Amino acid sequence: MFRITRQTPLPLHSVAATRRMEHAAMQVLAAHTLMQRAGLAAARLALALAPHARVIWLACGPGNNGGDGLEAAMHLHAWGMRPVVSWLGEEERLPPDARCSLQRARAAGVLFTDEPPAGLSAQDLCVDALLGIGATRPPEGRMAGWLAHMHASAARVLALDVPTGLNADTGHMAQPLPAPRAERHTLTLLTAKPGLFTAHGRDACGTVWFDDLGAPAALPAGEPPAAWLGAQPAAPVPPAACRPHASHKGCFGDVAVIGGECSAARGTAMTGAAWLAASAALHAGAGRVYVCPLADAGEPAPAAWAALPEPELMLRRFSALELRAITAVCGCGGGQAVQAVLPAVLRACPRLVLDADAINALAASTALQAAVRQRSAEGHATVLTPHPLEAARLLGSSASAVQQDRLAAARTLAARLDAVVVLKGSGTVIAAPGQPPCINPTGNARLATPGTGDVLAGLIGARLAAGAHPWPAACQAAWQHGALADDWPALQSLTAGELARRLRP
Ligand SMILES: NC(=O)C1=CN([C@@H]2O[C@H](COP(=O)(O)OP(=O)(O)OC[C@H]3O[C@@H](n4cnc5c(N)ncnc54)[C@H](OP(=O)(O)O)[C@@H]3O)[C@@H](O)[C@H]2O)[C@@H](O)CC1
Ligand SMILES: Nc1ncnc2c1ncn2[C@@H]1O[C@H](COP(=O)(O)OP(=O)(O)O)[C@@H](O)[C@H]1O
Ligand SMILES: [K+]
Repeated sequence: MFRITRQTPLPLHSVAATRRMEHAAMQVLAAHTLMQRAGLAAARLALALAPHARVIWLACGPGNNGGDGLEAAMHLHAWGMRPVVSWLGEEERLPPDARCSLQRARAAGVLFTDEPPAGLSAQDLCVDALLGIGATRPPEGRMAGWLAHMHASAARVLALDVPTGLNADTGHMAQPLPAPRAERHTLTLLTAKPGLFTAHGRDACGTVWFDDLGAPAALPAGEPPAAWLGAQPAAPVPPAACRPHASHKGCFGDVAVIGGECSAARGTAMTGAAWLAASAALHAGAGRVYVCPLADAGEPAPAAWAALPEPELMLRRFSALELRAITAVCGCGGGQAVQAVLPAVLRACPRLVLDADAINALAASTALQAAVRQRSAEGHATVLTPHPLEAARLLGSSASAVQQDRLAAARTLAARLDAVVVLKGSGTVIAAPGQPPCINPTGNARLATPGTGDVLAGLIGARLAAGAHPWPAACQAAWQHGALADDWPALQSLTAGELARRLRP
């Protein structure tokens, strides 16, 4: 058993693949072995998490997830921890493994109660063994009541395999849990599942532990995992320290940020977005960084642009950019003006990040979408960085539909546009055609502040400009962006500008 950290790249397996692996393991192991191992692992973790618990309450459901809880209760009982079990099931409908565990727990003298214990305190522990990968609908009735009691208490919660109510494939939860009052932990069994790490998964799970139950995941040859947690090993981008002595600033890739619309007609200015992306590219090690502000059709850049907040950045009119030689980050604060420049950018830029209004413009034009696909045929690199609403516009759906299955949304877009797609949000999903997506393990809600997406786009631009392929560039950038936020001092506010300045090559 080990705790999954942001340093642990891990294959993630769907519920269907997990079932197949379970079946294969059961063919070679003695009956009931997997559940006994699951119960022992759960009991060990419970004891480690709450060694001084006065009460360990195990809420056990009607299937094998409940069986894991019953096995765990037996060990805790044997170790003198006096666990209390509430079991919710019908004996005649129990699967054989869970029935065997129910009989063993009763025979061992484990205490059963129909009422959840009152007065749970911070040193106590609740074990959620209600539903695992067999959940078919949201919890209701008594089960929902027990869950509410558990999460309203001051006690820590340990969920077995999957927090009850969470879709293990997608991370969607019809009734999201309330904000935690105490630590949450999840011990996932046999395989790690994608839904634990994206959408509602991260909030529902808390710290995730993994035990393969001595039956390491084995897929049929050639079958990939459903996703990866964390970037797979990829050719690293050489850091600045490795720069040859005989080099100059033109050797490290030029990035041009095209966006930051300032519209006199509409009285709006989004110049900050472009500035943030440019600042990110600069601090992430790009050789030269240009900012190309967009204004009302054909208008010269407004005077406000003359004083860029970072003097290392250089202004360029769009017509003065050498599109065939640069890495472009297009769309940050692009407004409507970006529509006019997109066809040329898509045609010419060898390395391109499309963000924000560039994505909105694509969503409104099948011709532009075809131009994105054409780029791949010409060997050009394209990364799109939609947030869920932008992804929904591209897919013709809604943000909530995207959030219900983030992996599917990212995969569909990557296949449709033949490009790398970074679907942002909690558990950012990075998808590329023909391979399993990656779920980024870093980041937190402190990033939910204006402009952090622009910073990510600029960072990816710098990585592409340094010669990285789009997939590792996107995975590494998402990881670094989120890790900075995770390590941010608790009492300092996180702003996008400061985030950009703390990036490193
Ligand atoms: N995979 C492995 O290798 C291993 C698996 N193990 C463990 O087994 C777990 C999978 O067990 P499982 O298949 O019995 O499913 P589980 O999650 O217990 O639920 C199914 C039951 O719940 C019911 N039910 C569903 N939704 C409901 C609702 N909302 N409200 C009320 N009831 C609801 C459903 O009934 P039905 O839908 O037919 O009404 C059925 O009776 C897995 O997560 C892991 O913990 C380990 O022991 C060892 C190795
Ligand atoms: N709750 C969250 N957890 C983790 N990351 C988040 C969260 N909220 C936002 N982020 C990250 O912050 C960035 C926000 O990007 P975006 O939505 O484009 O905002 P903006 O347009 O203001 O830059 C993305 O990288 C996203 O993944
Ligand atoms: K559970």
